Amino acid sequence: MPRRLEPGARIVLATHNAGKLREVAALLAPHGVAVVSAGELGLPVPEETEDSFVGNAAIKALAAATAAGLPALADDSGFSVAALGGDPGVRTADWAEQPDGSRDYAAAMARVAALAAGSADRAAWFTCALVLAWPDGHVEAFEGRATGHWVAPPRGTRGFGYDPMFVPDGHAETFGEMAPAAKHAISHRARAFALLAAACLPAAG
Ligand SMILES: O=c1nc[nH]c2c1ncn2[C@H]1C[C@H](O)[C@@H](COP(=O)(O)OP(=O)(O)OP(=O)(O)O)O1
Ligand SMILES: [Mg+2]
Repeated sequence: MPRRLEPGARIVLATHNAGKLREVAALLAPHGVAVVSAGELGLPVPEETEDSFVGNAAIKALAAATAAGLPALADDSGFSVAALGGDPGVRTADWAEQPDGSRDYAAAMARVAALAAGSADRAAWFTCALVLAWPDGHVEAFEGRATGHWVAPPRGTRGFGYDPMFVPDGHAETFGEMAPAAKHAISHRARAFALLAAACLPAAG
């Protein structure tokens, strides 16, 4: 039996990414769970040393739950390109990192496109692992995927990260062009969240 949050529970959203925070908070809103962010609590950014999305999400969720004394929800996610054998995958954020620690997503998307341009196979996908951890070390893990293809140059200014270079199956717009509600209907994050909600969250009000 999975462990479920009580109605009205307060949890930490263990991410320092503003785009994810916005999306996960929107998904959580109907469930009557109060959220506080890792940034608001001044929690440190743990090192993501695992080679799987679930493994890295568990590192982040457990670190936050232990530090805050509250259940914590972490997201580890990434962009994969078939022609690159699934890269950048769990290293997606690292590919955008600049020497000064900031992120340059235009440069990262250009690098992915340049490396993959020689292949006729344009298949790509996003993966999202969501891990809910409790201060006693209990964890529940869920994973979702959105499949599609990559485009260059990037299109659209909505969303975040690699959204402007990804067109989901059955759509013509990139995640960077579509309305937030349209991304939520099909995204890797929304799919992982639906599994999390069914197992661990109070019913939506
Ligand atoms: O829906 C998405 N649309 C576009 N890009 C996305 C998406 N979801 C993840 N991504 C990218 C952002 C980041 O480059 C990497 C995740 O890296 P990841 O370590 O999980 O997150 P992060 O370091 O930005 O924040 P944090 O670890 O504090 O949660 O994949
Ligand atoms: Mg990270």
